[in-house]
Amino acid sequence: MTFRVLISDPLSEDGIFPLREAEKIEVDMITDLTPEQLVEKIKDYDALLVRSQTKVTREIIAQGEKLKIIGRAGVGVDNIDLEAATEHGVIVVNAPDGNTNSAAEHSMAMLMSLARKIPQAYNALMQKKWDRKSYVGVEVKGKTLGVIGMGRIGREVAMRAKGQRMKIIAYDPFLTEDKAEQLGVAYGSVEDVIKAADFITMHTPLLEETKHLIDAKAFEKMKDGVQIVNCARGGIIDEDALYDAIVSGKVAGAALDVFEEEPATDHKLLELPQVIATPHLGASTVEAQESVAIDVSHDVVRLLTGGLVRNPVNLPSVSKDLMLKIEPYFYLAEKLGLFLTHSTEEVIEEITIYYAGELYEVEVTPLTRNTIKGLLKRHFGDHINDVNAAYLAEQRGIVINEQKTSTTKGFTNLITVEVKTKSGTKTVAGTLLNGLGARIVKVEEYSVDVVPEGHLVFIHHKDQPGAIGKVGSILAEHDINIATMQVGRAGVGGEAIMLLTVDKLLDEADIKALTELPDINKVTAMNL
Ligand SMILES: NC(=O)C1=CN([C@@H]2O[C@H](COP(=O)(O)OP(=O)(O)OC[C@H]3O[C@@H](n4cnc5c(N)ncnc54)[C@H](O)[C@@H]3O)[C@@H](O)[C@H]2O)C=CC1
Ligand SMILES: O=C(O)C(=O)COP(=O)(O)O
Repeated sequence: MTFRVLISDPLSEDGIFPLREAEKIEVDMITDLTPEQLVEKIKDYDALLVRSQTKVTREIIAQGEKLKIIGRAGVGVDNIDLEAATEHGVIVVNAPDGNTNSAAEHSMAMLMSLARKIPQAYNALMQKKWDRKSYVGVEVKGKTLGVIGMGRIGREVAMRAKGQRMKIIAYDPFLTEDKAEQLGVAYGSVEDVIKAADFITMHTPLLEETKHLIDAKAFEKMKDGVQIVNCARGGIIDEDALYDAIVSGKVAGAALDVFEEEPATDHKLLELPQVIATPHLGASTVEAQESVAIDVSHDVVRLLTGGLVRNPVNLPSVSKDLMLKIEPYFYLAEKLGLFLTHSTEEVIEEITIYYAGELYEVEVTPLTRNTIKGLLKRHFGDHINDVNAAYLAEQRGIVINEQKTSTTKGFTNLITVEVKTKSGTKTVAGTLLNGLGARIVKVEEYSVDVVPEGHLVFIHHKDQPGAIGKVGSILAEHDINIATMQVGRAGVGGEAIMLLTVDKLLDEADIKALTELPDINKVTAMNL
């Protein structure tokens, strides 16, 4: 099977070598598609790679019948409908580190250009004007730089500005006073920052909560003559409010790399002489482009070849250490879910997963996702995956509980899955045996030892002499070979179960023949 990757924004050819070199991956770089053409084209592709230009809308995602992954060769994912991607089980990855340096350098270049009016002076000179009076700037040394957003880029900018002997005051919801002290910056609220700063630089993502974070009210609180740098996202600053603040003289200048609507060639802010601008060039260096393209290409190759991605956006990332601890359990968790979904006809209302033994200490959310995936797979088929499992369960009103327990029942690790339906609960438990792999060790109240793989037949019957023999005979008559058989009973002559692994999946006629036997209450055939 060959996977097809569509690259719809210009990506560094040197950076996409992991895709070009991968076997069974075909790459098309087509960078002039209209949104309508992309909606049409996406049907044929397994992966889509973009920068900030392509707007990956719900419609595009919905039309991507084969689409498995969207790679953002950069940081900001505000051009991708993440909700739609999650609903459709499409994983979104980005390249969070590759352009940090370039974006920070660009922000500094803009700050210095703003302070010294370099672009305006250059323009005048290009018009053959030797004007030295109009372009008197200010020093940044000793001035206060307000940094809003102290993530990767914000911190790099703060460090560089300290090199310019600026004082830094910063705000970030994750910045603690201790951390600020370590970084040698003052710490304050957004209000503290904007009140104290001579220059303000924005480094947050564009989110609901950061949209128009800097609005007319914020401008009012700033020092007269403040200068603003925005190399993050256009929508973070209310552009109308910025325009008014510049015209009123409150803001002395602004350096903008980003705009609410891009491309922004006709923008009213560009008519103001106090505004300098670049067309979203923060990440446009040879180094950054190569680096982000390499990172997303590797993740796309990893995903398409069955591996785990490094930089998921719509899935919590898992550290290498944690992955080493929990990855062996992924298979078991999914099979336990799958087992229960086959043996539960009623609508599942609640799922509780108990983790015990070695699993007591570790973060188990990825295992819970795998269990849910198993539980819903029968109804959603391949449409369900790590990305949308929890979402789809939630959408169907299924309550998910995760519990740690010290009760291991003698096993070094134990996962017990319990589902609640209208008429009661059903459970299955499994363990990972050292060197022997996954085992189902308990079904309902019965202890068993079954490899959760292949064709299984789960029979509820009455504990009577001959019941097991009759089942064997019927299966033999139907040409079904039994590989293993486990039996369990509540008490002599009472409720009992048989769990068989057989060489082929039972069809309706096989099940009917078994069900017609005396003392057989229920027969469930499953393929795990
Ligand atoms: N102009 C360009 O070409 C580029 C622009 N960017 C933009 O820069 C943004 C930041 O990039 P990174 O530093 O790599 O991301 P990051 O995720 O490392 O940092 C973002 C920081 O913003 C903080 N934040 C979130 N909400 C906030 C709020 N309400 N107030 C203050 N801080 C808040 C976060 O806690 C985080 O520390 C990206 O999301 C992207 O939009 C990134 C690269 C290039
Ligand atoms: O990485 C980001 O968030 C950027 O804004 C860079 O955008 P670009 O890939 O240059 O279109």
